[in-house]
Amino acid sequence: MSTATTTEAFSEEFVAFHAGSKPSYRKVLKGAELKPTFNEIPVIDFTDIDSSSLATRKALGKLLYQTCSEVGFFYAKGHGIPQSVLDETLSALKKFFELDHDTKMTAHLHKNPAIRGYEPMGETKLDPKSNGDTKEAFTMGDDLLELEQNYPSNLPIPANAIPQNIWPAGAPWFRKALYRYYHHVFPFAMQLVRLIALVLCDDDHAFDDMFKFPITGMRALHYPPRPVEMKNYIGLGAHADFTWITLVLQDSVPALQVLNANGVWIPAPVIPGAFVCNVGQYLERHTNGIFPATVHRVANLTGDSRYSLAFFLTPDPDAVVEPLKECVGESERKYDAINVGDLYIRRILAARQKHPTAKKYKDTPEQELKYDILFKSIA
Ligand SMILES: O=C(O)CCC(=O)C(=O)O
Ligand SMILES: [Fe+2]
Repeated sequence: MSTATTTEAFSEEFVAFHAGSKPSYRKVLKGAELKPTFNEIPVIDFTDIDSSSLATRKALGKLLYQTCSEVGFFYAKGHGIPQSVLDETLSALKKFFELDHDTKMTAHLHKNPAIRGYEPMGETKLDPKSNGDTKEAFTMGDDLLELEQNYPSNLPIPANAIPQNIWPAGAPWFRKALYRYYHHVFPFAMQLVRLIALVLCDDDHAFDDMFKFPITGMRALHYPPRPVEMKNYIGLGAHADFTWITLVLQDSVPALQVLNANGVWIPAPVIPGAFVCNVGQYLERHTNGIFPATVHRVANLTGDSRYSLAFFLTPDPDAVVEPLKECVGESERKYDAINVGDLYIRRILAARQKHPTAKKYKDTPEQELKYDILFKSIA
């Protein structure tokens, strides 16, 4: 039997990806079926994102609208975050993943009700045709109990609040490094929210009410080189993000690929200092599909380890996302209004079926799953 190369394994008639609780498929188009679509990811310079000139902000918003609607992906440069912060954050990731297995396992995701923490190699499988995702990851996110988060004093503290993050034992430097980056990337992501609000609703503050203490997730990722003997290798299977917007910091090793409308994988090479950003499924719904949550995957075909750090931003769990009237216009309204937290919980439990929280609620009908499950102890 021959050994399938990555190209053989994935150059088939249909591309499988995850964009909901079950896999979806997209046909790879040929000949007369081919559509006009993108072949590269545009770069936007955000130096003027907070300009006092409305005309300048609107011009930038127009560029952003164009790439979000045509590609669903863009590179962000001129974000103002010092290169030293980016470099030191990536060094901390590398140092974390080089820790011994037992230390990393002190923060195993299965110990945490909110499905955060360390996830060893091969625990997820986004592409049903693959052997599982060849990556290890560490996730943290919004947690009103952690002082670093500066939980707004005007917001209520839920009675049932329990820690949402879990940290590895004996590695305080890791928490410090991740929070340092968090405090840079989060404000920039909120600047993007306001620019998108401006371009969609003509009001920078149109979405402020949905982002009072939003769902955030920061996922550190390590993709070792493809094991030579492995068939159907993938680093992270094809998927659309269940976020509003995602910002990814890549190290110097390229591995990210983005699916265009013809079913062709377009590489997202590394642009030093720039984030790769993409529209998630909440923003897709919010814009009535004008901004697509473009499918992407990661395959490390180099001989080096690859590290990346994704920052996921999703509105407040109690917010409602429905297609904006400005986006629907005279056309068909494609999505129902959804409660952010309810959709989130359905997606995350479906993606982590072996997690104790997912097991505990496996027989609960989907419509009864509520976001506050993540605040309940799994003990
Ligand atoms: O590692 C990357 O470049 C992308 C990661 C990603 O797509 C994700 O975590 O959703
Ligand atoms: Fe993603």
